[in-house]
Amino acid sequence: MAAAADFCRLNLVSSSNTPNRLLNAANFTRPGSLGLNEVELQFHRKNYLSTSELGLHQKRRRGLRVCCQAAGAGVQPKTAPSDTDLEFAARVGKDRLLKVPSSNIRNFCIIAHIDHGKSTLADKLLQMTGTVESREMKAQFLDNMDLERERGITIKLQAARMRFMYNNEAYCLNLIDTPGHVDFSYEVSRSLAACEGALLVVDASQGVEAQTLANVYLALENDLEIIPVLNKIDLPGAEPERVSREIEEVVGLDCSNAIYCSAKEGIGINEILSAIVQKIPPPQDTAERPLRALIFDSYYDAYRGVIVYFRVIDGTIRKGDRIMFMASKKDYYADEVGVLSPNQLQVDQLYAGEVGYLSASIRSVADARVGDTITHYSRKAEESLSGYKEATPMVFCGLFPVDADQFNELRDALEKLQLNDAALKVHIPFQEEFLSQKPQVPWDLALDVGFLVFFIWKFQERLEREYNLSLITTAPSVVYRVNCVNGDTVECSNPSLLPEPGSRRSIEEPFVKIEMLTPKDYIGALMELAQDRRGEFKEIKFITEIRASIIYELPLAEMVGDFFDQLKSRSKGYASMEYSFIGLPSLIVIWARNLNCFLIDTNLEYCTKGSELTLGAFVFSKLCIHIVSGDGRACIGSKVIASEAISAIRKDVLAKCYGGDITRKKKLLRKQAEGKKRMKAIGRVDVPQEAFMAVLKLEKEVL
Ligand SMILES: Nc1nc2c(ncn2[C@@H]2O[C@H](COP(=O)(O)OP(=O)(O)OP(=O)(O)O)[C@@H](O)[C@H]2O)c(=O)[nH]1
Repeated sequence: MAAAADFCRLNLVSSSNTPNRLLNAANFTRPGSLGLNEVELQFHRKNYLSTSELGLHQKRRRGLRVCCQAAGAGVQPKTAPSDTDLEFAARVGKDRLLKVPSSNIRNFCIIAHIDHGKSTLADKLLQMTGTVESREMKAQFLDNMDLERERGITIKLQAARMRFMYNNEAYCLNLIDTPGHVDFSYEVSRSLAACEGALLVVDASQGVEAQTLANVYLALENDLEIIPVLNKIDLPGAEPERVSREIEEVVGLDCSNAIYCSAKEGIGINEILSAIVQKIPPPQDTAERPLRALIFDSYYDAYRGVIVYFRVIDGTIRKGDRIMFMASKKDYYADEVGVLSPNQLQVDQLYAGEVGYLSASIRSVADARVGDTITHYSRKAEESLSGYKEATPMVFCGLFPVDADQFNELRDALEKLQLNDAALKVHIPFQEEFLSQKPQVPWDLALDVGFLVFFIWKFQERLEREYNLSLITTAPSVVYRVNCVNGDTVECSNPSLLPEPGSRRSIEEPFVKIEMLTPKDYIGALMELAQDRRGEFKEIKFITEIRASIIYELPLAEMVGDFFDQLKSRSKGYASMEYSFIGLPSLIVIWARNLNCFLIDTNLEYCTKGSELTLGAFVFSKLCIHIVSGDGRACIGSKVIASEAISAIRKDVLAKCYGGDITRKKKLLRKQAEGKKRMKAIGRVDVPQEAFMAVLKLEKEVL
């Protein structure tokens, strides 16, 4: 049992002078929501409670005082709650809620492969603990961006605090949701570092996937207690026993006590909550030490500035404290400190082990990046928490409004997005920068003005959706590093910015290590794919009799195009992959000359030595297939190697098809027809979005 000091008195207040409704609610059909112990409940009906009694900034209200025990941090919202938000009505009167004992806190996250049911399970946990009422529940509460809900993938992680009664004791369970997509492994690693345990969710009808493995290894590195959960047991094809064995074999995790669950049907949820309390260790009580809090997420709020989500590792943080971010060295006064339940609730103070948020009128997320450590300005921690990594966006693309009139709107939208995402760098405007540096570059381009945007995760759709913009992006490309003879290093995102051939010693390009998990039938196809993309074979091992793991190292540039799509299509959707950035191996690429493709493109740069001409012509022909009208030319350096005026009526897409088989011709014609439908008219040239992606899809047969 928790000590008596952990209990306190709560005042539940009706905002609409209808104590009866409150009384009904106070019957606690969902006691878990406040972490209340029904046994201890006493009702004191009282028509009027004084302001001081309620600790409210309001006039007297009718209300109901409920004396009960609760474990939780103090809650002091400024405004009265609505009846539908009764958990907000938990007020702290004179008996301010005391600190949650750290022995009653559990911090955990859910790791899973994409689509294995992480968000559905998180929602069910929120529902079962009464944190969110079913009727308030939008499907997938934690994925709160529109786009996320629609596409069903989690882009940014969020957190939620739940109350769970176990053996008559109230526990505070902090769930930190992690993104499941292959592009967000850094965010996953930070959220893992904020936890003591993890639920490993595996789809019982599918089995272990590449990302499951990658995330489990990350969790083991962080010394997390892992609870295996086999989800979707309601599906007819579910084989939880087989998948349990697979987890044991592949991951080496004891699955004798694995929990079988169906997040959709609500089966096994209570077992999961109990296992969290039983198995995951509580955080250490280090509240006396200087403050160290780990930032695992942040976002920009137009009214309050950046809102930072963090886990207090050591010390305490309270409203009004002068805090400092150790990596960015910026200091602020904390205007507001609170917990996420999952809505933001202000509290006075957060202690070691707790998870919460703060706002401090921070203007840009760059000042409070994920992975940074928060400490006190006057009592600094000696060392920051380990694991901070500057998010270096290595992928970039050109971004243009389809309608030139939308340029200003696009600029505003990008500025806002940049405030929100430290890993997004925008060069504004695209043309000015390059024109000023290299006026001789043939930038009499098809597109008007646009932006060069560096990023690590996909954002185009978000811009289009949230800001109602119609955009065209160039094919994504990567940043190269050029080592010059004079010892300088130049970061280079554009062939036109390359130092002169005589002055460069070597060019480095970013590399990634990829692990593909596939049924054995597709091993050949996937190895061929990696090989075609300049992949260097590292290892193949059979993780079960029928599934293999293949490891390659390959240039990031080869990954950013359609690699993932190809992997899925060549394996009929069965393979999965995970990648990690392994840096810039030196001296691997020598660009004999530059291929500088017509149109706008900064990006079409091919490194294959000696094949520029073939590639130039090929890329050009590829673009022509997709471009419906306009003029174009392909250049190598400043030398034009091909130019073409493309008829507005119909491009002879078969011209480049020497002889060849009929299916290929049909495919080209079909593509042209589809392309026309989705074409966007830009400046003087009609360019469908696909044109930019298509040039990256180098089909061997055509070459
Ligand atoms: N039949 C069945 N379907 C489920 C269950 N859990 C989740 N699903 C479905 O599986 C799909 C993916 O679930 P999500 O919860 O979005 O998966 P996720 O792992 O969170 O995916 P990301 O957010 O993209 O990482 C959805 O269509 C769910 O409805 C389950 O227990 N049974």
